[in-house]
Amino acid sequence: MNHIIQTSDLTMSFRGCDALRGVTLNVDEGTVFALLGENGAGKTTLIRILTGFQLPTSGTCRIMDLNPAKDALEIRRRTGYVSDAPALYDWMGVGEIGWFAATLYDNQFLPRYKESIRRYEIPEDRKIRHLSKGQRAKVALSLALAHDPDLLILDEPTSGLDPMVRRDFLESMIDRAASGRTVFLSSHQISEVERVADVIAILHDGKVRVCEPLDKLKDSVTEVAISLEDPLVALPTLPKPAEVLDEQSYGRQRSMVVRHYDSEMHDLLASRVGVTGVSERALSLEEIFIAFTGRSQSPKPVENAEIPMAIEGGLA
Ligand SMILES: Nc1ncnc2c1ncn2[C@@H]1O[C@H](COP(=O)(O)OP(=O)(O)OP(=O)(O)O)[C@@H](O)[C@H]1O
Repeated sequence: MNHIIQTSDLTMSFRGCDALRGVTLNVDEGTVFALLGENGAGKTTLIRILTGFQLPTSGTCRIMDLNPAKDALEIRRRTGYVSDAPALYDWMGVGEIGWFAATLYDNQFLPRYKESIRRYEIPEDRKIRHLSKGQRAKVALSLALAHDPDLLILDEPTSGLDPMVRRDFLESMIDRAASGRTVFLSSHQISEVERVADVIAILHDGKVRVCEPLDKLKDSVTEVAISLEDPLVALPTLPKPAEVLDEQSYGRQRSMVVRHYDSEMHDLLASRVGVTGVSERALSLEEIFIAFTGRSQSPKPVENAEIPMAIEGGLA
């Protein structure tokens, strides 16, 4: 499969802030690729570099075999891009802005744009400045899609849209990918992304923490609940390739989120003296995201707060 987006070791340093710290990603053609990350993780910075609005501090990237640092206009002509705060000419009318944008593309642009606006029930004569937030988002999406680009890059595309429109829009992205086109989107709506994405990348603190097909990612992460006779029972270190992403202790209960867990590890834990039960559970994408980004440290009821975690060798 061709990589429509390739980045290698991209870094972006702003004054006093390393927004990206070596991002290497490949995005295959014909996929819905979702970039997840908490606030400030670097998603918009990465998207701005991909679309040529920002030069990286170091590293390389290619979009459709073009270099955003040199071929930004050509990339923007061939991609559809919606930023997290779409800049639209406020003084224009909804119809006018479509007519204006159409001068840059082929003659299919205007009919497609008008059809999309009609479907979204936005009056063509309404001024952009009088649109609601959701209506602005719909105009921005209509403009980005009207030239039927091979690559759509969307930064928080559904913020401002109501749930029905969000769902329809995201489901239409599955059809785009099925027809060989590529959708690269960043989103905080993890449960929605879970319904449509083929590949998930989790960006954390300027680095790609994981990048895998959704089904593979979900299969590779397990929550393991361990019951103990005594809170101080020391558990064995799980052998490689296990990676403990998160660990919690509630008295005689331990809970671990483990990547690449297998039945031998289950047996290892279950055979430990003092372990009375081991059970496993698959996680939702949202739970996996929380485990990878270390966001599960919020206070939870702990029977005996001063009891130390007792896993030999600490975290894997
Ligand atoms: N022009 C800039 N100057 C200085 N710092 C910046 C600049 N642009 C971004 N940053 C910083 O880079 C980091 C990443 O920002 P970015 O907007 O890429 O995050 P994000 O993942 O898109 O976050 P959010 O989900 O909140 O939109 C943040 O700490 C931000 O403050």
